[in-house]
Amino acid sequence: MTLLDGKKTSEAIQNEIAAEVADIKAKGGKVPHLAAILVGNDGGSVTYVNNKVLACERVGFESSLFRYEDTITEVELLNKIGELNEDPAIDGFIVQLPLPKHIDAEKVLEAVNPMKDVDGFHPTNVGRMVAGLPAYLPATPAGILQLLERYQIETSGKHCVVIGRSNIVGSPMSILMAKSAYPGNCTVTVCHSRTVDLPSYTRQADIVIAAIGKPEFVTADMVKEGAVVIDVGTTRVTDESRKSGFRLKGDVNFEEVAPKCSYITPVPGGVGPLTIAMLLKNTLKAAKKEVYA
Ligand SMILES: Nc1nc2c(c(=O)[nH]1)N[C@@H](CN(C=O)c1ccc(C(=O)N[C@@H](CCC(=O)O)C(=O)O)cc1)CN2
Ligand SMILES: [Mg+2]
Repeated sequence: MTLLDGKKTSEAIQNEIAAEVADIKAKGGKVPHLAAILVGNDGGSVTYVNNKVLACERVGFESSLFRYEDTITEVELLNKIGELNEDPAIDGFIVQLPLPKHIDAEKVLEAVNPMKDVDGFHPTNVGRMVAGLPAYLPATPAGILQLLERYQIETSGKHCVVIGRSNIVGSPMSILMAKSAYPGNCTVTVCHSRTVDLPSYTRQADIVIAAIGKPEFVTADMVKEGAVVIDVGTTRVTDESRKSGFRLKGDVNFEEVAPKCSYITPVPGGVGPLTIAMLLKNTLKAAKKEVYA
């Protein structure tokens, strides 16, 4: 069993980005600038956004963080997005999810200029991804592709079972794994909360991608011997013995599943860190106008 080290892979990608930024600076070019909008005080969201800002510093990007109380109105948020869309200093920006219930997230994501949509959540980028046109790919699925590629994992002709159909991970992941490219060319099955006898599908899978947000959902009896298992879950569960008061649990019961796998991602230190690296990569692409001229 080989552990897919997301932390190490993320660091390698960030080093590559840092080298490009140094080059841009040396040539007097514009330093990439990422902005993030964070609404409210959700513990996970605060951590992720802070980590995004720190990662920007690490690679030499400029960053701006705009924080709002969860009482912000939809109109106020849309106005801020309009401002960032128009600001030539900002190459790309994100709105951290989830948003409070009183705000229509779809409306908010659609307000982002697709050329600055480095999360790849705007319908224009989703459509372009599906059509195989240049697009910003959502960071978590793109990070998983990087892991498969950098560990040279064979995907062609394999049966990939994606558990979960969210717009952020499950749905784009299933599309990308079926694409006629490496890593891809899989036969893909998407399982979700309405799937009847879900284990009967995962047991047939060469590659399992678990993205449902249910701690330890995937157990040993659900996985074929030699499978590749990618765990996207990062649920915070209470743990009084820790200073933070919680610990992270993936969607996979790592202890019992790992011995059956050829490759597996840990939680933490698997897919999560790649999400941040790929956001930086999209921001670099935005600054270099690689996706949209
Ligand atoms: N606007 C967005 N919102 C959300 C996204 C996103 O890509 N764009 N994805 C998730 C959250 N997310 C990034 O925003 C994210 C999740 C997890 C990690 C991560 O590095 N996890 C670490 C553990 C970190 C910890 O201590 O909590 C790991 O798995 O090792 C990074 C980013 C939903 N919202
Ligand atoms: Mg993510």
